[in-house]
Amino acid sequence: MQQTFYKYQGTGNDFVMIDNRQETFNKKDTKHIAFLCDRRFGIGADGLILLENHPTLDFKMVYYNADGNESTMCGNGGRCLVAFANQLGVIKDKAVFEAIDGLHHATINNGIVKLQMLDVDVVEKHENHVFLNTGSPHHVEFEDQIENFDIKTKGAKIRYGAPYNEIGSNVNFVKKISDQIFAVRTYERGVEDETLSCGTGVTAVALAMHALKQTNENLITLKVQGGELQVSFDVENGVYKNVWLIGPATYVFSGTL
Ligand SMILES: N[C@@H](CCC[C@H](N)C(=O)O)C(=O)O
Repeated sequence: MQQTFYKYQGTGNDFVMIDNRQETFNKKDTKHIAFLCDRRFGIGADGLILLENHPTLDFKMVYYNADGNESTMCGNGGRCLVAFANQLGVIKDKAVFEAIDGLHHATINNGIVKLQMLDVDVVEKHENHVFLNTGSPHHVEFEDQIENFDIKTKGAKIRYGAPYNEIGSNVNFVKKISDQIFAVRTYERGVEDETLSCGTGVTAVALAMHALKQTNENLITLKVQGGELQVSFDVENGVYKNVWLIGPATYVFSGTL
């Protein structure tokens, strides 16, 4: 049966999007999902996202990494899904939807999507890195040579090494530009390579920089390989609340297979 596939990208983090409200997509076919994400033999993307009906909310999000396995929350993917839902006429300029990590509010205006992320109440500070979960697990460490280092080798070693091992973590490398601006590069679990941007990753970096007192700002710009994202937040008794991931979400094309 022919299926229509859409392609969206958010600061270069790209996704195959499927309107699965009729629930016809085979969610268990890992190999097919990996084929659709393959950049040589398929459409090509960092991940695949299903838009599904929800009994009470605007829609439900189901996310798969490029390896074909369902995974945890995707911030850029969530932003792109809001833009996709707007294109389909499912929503107008705001959305409330369910993802694997819970309920998310979002707004869309002129291609800019603001996505509320979960509250974060645990930021693990280690000797040379920070670990926190912003809907997906994130290791954060400083990298002075951020423009020129072997991110795939260094990222994979951390992602597969202790304590993460096979389950793994996403790995973010950061360099401070100013109190308001940080440069970030991310090695992503389940893509097993650098992505041009990672939404839950830059959210983790913004909160980690505040937790490490690298900034007192609560609206931070993250320069990523695919553009710029912003993260805003409030802090109450060490808990990060009202966390928003802000940036563009862009339609690329659609086609049938
Ligand atoms: N690119 C995503 C993160 C997607 C999930 C991640 N690869 C994982 O498996 O934890 C984002 O924008 O957050």
